[in-house]
This record gives sequence, C-alpha cells and structure tokens, in this order.
Amino acid sequence: MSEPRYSVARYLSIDSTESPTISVDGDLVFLSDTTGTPQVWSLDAPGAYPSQLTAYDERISFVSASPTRPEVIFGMDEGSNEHDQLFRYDLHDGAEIPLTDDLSSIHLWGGWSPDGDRFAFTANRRQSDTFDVYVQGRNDAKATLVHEGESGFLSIETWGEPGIVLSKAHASFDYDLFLLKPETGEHRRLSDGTETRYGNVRFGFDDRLYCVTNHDSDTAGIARIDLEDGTHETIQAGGDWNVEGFALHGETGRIVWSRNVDGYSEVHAGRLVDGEIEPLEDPADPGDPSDSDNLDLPKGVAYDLTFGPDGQQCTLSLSRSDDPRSVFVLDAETGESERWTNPGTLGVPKESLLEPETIRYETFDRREIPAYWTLPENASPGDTPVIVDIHGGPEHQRRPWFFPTKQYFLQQGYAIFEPNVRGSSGYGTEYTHLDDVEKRMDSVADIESAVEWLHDHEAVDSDRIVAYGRSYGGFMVLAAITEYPDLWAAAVDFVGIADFKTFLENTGEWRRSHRAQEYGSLDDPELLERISPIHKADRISCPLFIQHGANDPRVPVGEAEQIAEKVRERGVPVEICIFDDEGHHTTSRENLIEEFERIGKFLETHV
Ligand SMILES: CSCC[C@H](NC=O)C(=O)N[C@@H](C)C(=O)N[C@@H](CO)C(=O)O
Repeated sequence: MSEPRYSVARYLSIDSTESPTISVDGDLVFLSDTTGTPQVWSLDAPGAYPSQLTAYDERISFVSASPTRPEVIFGMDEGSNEHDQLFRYDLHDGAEIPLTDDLSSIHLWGGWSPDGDRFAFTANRRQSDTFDVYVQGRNDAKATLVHEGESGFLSIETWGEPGIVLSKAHASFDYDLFLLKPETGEHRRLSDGTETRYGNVRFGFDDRLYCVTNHDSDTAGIARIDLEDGTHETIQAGGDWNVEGFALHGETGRIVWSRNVDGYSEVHAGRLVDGEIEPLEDPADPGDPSDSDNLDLPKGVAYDLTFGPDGQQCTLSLSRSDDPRSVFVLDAETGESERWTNPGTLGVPKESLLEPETIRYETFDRREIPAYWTLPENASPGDTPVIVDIHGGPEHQRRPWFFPTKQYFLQQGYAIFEPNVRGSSGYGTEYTHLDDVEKRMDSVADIESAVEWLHDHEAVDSDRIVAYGRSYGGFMVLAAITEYPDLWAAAVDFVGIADFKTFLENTGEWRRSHRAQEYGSLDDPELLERISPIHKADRISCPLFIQHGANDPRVPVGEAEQIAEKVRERGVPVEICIFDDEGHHTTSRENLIEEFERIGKFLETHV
C-alpha cells in the first residue's frame, strides 16, 4: 500500500461552498463549512475575502435571501436530526431572530411571499406523520396554519402572486402539485393524477407556472402548466437525458437551465419569449444562437441555479472531481461566468485529484449498467485493491463531483468503482423502477456483475475488493456480503438498512408510506424478510465496519446495532462507530475525521 502523503483529515478539511443566494444589495450569500459545519457567509465581489455571518456548532441546511429586504432566512437542526428550525438574519446589522422554536417538529422551508413580508413552510407540528402548511409574518413570532395536509410528505415549491404551489410526494417518482391561496385556503390540484415527478417549480412572466417534470416522457424536461386547466406543455425536452434544474427570472424572462448528461451538467442560458426558450446569442457571432458549450463553465456537476433580484446575475454551485464545491456567477445576458469562491485543496496538488472514467458493464440480464471507474496513480497489475462504493437513495445518482474521502483512498492506492445500479436516478424513469419492491435483489445482482467486471481487469487484485456504501447503499453492502459472501475482503456500511421490517416500523412515521412504495409494505412480511440481510447474517464472512448516528430519523440506529450483534456472535471482526450527536449524515468535520481515520485503519488491517 503506497504511503499516504496527505492525511484523511487534510482531505476532509477541504472546504465546500454552495447553496448561493443573492441579496437585494447584490451580495452573494452562501454556505461554507470552513468552521467544521456549514455556516452562512457572504461575499461582495468575486474572490474577495468572505465574511462569516453565523458561528454555530450545528449545521445550517439552507439559506434564502428576501426578494425585497437585505435579510435572509436559514434553517438549522440539532445533532443532524433533520428537525430544522428557522431563523431570520439581518444582513445590515447582523441581528438573528428565531422564527420557530418547536424542536420536536420538522420545518421544511417553502419560500418568501412576493413582497417579502411573509414566508411559508410546512411542518409536522399538529401530527408527527403529517405536514401542514404555515404562513408567518417576517416580524411575527407565531405562524398561521393555512392548510392541513394528509399523512406523509408535503412541501412548498414556490410562492407567487397566484398563490403557493404545494408538492405532495407519494413516492420518489409520483407527485401531485396543488395551488393554495393562503388568504382563503382555496386548494386545488394542478397535476393530472398520472405517476409523474415534479421539481424546480417556478412562476414565470404573467404568472405562468414552469417546472422540471417527466410528465408523458421517460426523461425530464421543462414544462409549463396552465393554472386554469392544468394542461402541461413541454417547452424544453430532455431528449436522451434529464433536465435537472433551471433558474427563471419572472420579470425579464431570463432562464438558465442544465441537463444531466451521463452525470455531467450541460448548462444553457436564454430567454423565455412567448413561452419558448430563445438561446442566448453567441457573442462571437451575433444572431447565431449559442449552445451549452459556449458557457465557459468547468465540466462538472452544476446545481443550485438561482437568479438575483434584478435578473442580471444567475448564481450556481459547481463541483468536479478535482474541484471542491464552488460558487460561480453567470452574466445572464452574455453567458459569461465568473468564479466567486475558490475553496482550494489545502495544498493537495489539484493534479493529484483524479477524474473517473465513465464505463458501462453488462449485468445478469444483459442490461448495461453505468459506473465511474478511477484507478490510482501507478496502479500495479494484479495488485490494486478496489472499493466498490454504492450510493444511497436508491433514487439517487453518483456523479463526478469532488469527494474528499474518494480522493484520499485513491491516494492510498485503492481503485474506486462507483456503480449507478438499476433504480438509480439520472437514466430515465423506467430505469429507476427496475429495483422496485419485489425486484430489489436484481440491483444486488448488478453488484455481483460489477465484481465480475473487476475480476477481468488487469490491475485489480480480486482478493482485495471492498463493499462500501451509505444509507440505501449500506443496505446494498449488507445484501452483497450475504448474497455473495466470497467476493469481499471487507465491508463498510454507513447508516444502512439491515431489516426492512424494523426499518419501516421505526423510520419517521411521516416517511413510512413513501418508503414503502420503494421497498414494500409492512403488510407483506414475506417479501420484507426475503430482501432483508439480517436474516442471512450467518453467511457474512468478511470483516465489517458499521457507522451510524443516534439521531438518524430516516434509518434508525437500531439497524446498525442489530447487524453488528448478529455478526459479532459469529466471531467475524466487526467495528461499530456510532455518534451520539449525529444523524443520517455525519455533519461535523471533527466526527468525520474520527470516522474516516478509523475506517482507514480498519481497511489497512483487513484488506
Ligand atoms: C419529499 S421526498 C423525501 C424523500 C426522503 N427524504 C427524507 O426522508 C427520502 O426517502 N430520501 C431517500 C434518499 C432516503 O432517505 N432513502 C433511504 C436512505 O438512503 C431510506 O431511508 O429509505
């Protein structure tokens, strides 16, 4: 194993800057984890020295600038328990005003009223399994309940002159949209009841509604929804790939949108004219519409597209394998971009941060599974250990963004294999459903096929392959080492599901029905038993590292405790790392460093 030149603490101390928003004064406000947890910072010019605005130990989850005043609202939870409270921050005098104080409830940020006098959110205050809609004056201590939801998730997409748009998530690809008039409580459905995913909902010029949706398509595009009759009209199709987001400035009609092309973002800019997108003119050739390639953004993953109040600037977050999460600002008229934050790599040479190769491997049913494959420098034939890193969700997608621990393991001589197995998002709606309910173990079989691909690779040491994954990916690790126990030298399970029955019984009650759509219902115990690794723990033979957070509201910590006990009973090496002040994500840098120093030692011992 090559001697590590940089500690894992060094990689984990590389800052992330993201979630940008532009204040009425034109200041950029964003989140940075420089102090060890994401806090609110501001910048008044690109590359200037940023100003830290908040200094909590707890993580801040979002920040949103008022459309009319020099102030923002941010959300913060405790111990990573996802029970966010809301706070207002005055950008001129630094005053911080708590807006909610119901610590037992989750507050999901919705948005500001168009005049900035009020804001809206959903919360499960009334019933823990149900989110209701609340409106609160920016100076008021109390909120008004304006709509009672039904059991399960309910969130706010946007607030415009016509009203508040609500999103009811029945499942990851089955949403309904509603329009709520907060003054009267009038509430009517805008969606047509088909199994459709909606996101990024925004009011445009003359209050027409725009969104990202896969309505009537296998991939997502930008559509306009008629508020009167609910007709959906696609104004920008995704084609072979999904449109992933857009920013739209109502008054000017300026639009910046991006497409997820095999994991990489392709960013476009233009203007809505008569409801159609007119691409920006190519500065070099006036009259000739430019295309995405004319936007001189680094090739990576773009997200958080957001216009400033005047529509002249559009800010976004962007990350690449060799570029930590940074904030850029686009000139919406010319398409020219400027980097506003540059977190740097703490002296780790950028050329040592490795880009993946995008590959596809054939799986058991001859389907092609996309994956990212990264070999370490100077990988010696037949002597390279591999970490198979399986993402969570499952309706998520691994993409080529900056991953500090991935770069650390690469520098230590591991190759990294990141499959987007069936059920992953990013490859069309049909692909996301290939692992649903009774098809669960097909995605685990995709992992076996991945290892077969690795066995055929000249660099790989087949006896030193590690199963590694977070959340749903942690389930995939436990499933892989029970279904195919001979393939693995070791395994690392972060906040994984071990038993779908206890998971569904103990997960947050507001999310149970949503997750049952993906995994199966408690009414089908035979299915849940068939797909739960806990019942095959006697097949586990490789050393297992388990990490969890005691405050996890999604995958209860009991999932970690029960699998650890089962495996330990058999005398197989098990190490468990549970943080009392963390939840589904380890959010403090101090804990992350402890976690990964322990994982590094565990892998050194067993691989
Ligand atoms: C408005 S949709 C909310 C989706 C929900 N988010 C928080 O609970 C969710 O299920 N997210 C999945 C990515 C998720 O948490 N999946 C696993 C864990 O990886 C699970 O708990 O089922």
